[in-house]
Amino acid sequence: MLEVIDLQCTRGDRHLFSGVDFTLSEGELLHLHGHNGSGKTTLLRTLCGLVSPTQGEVCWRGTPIRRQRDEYAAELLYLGHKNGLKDDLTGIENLLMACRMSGLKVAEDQAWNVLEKMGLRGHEDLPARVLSQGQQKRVALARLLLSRAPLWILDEPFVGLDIAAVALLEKVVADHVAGGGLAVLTTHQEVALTSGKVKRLRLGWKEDGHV
Ligand SMILES: Nc1ncnc2c1ncn2[C@@H]1O[C@H](COP(=O)(O)OP(=O)(O)OP(=O)(O)O)[C@@H](O)[C@H]1O
Repeated sequence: MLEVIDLQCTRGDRHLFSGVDFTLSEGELLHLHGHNGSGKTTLLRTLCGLVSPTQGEVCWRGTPIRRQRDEYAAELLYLGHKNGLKDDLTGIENLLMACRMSGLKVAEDQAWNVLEKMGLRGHEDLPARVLSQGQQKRVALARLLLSRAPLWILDEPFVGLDIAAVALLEKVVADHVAGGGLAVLTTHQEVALTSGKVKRLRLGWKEDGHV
């Protein structure tokens, strides 16, 4: 279970949010939304342990994440909105490198299959810099199809995707949650699941609370 207790964050001299509390259990998805600049990315990065909160705690399986960095990192998949691709590496190289860096052993043919499922057949061997924005996003998202991490934290995963890729990603996330996974994501579109529970958290609207 992911538990967030009385979280407060400031960046520079800007107060972004405070009093953020929620829990997320197996089979649940948290849809985080709010206006531009409300602090969604900052909150996601705080949940990953990449930003330190000014107050409060993030706990994973009952222990603060600051006390179990490596164990937590092994159970987490974070995809930021910048995709994290190396421009000079090909799609397949990027995917294999990302998997290896997260400690996931993936056979090369498995990686090729996954890129094909992501609609990238014939583009696997091109450097990321010549791929379109949507294709780069697809390469980054291909990691989800190989991941065994129970907790997914996804920053604007639908941005730049066409209708077919949105549908595919919705299914991948829904399958993850249906299988007992947890997901936290930001998106400006509605999130529907066929099974599992969707919780919503809006930042930047004090009048209806944070959860
Ligand atoms: N390192 C930093 N130093 C100072 N200010 C920062 C830093 N990182 C973020 N901010 C500021 O914090 C605010 C929230 O940024 P954040 O990226 O978390 O918002 P967001 O809700 O994800 O926005 P968007 O919907 O536009 O992606 C912004 O005003 C941003 O300029």
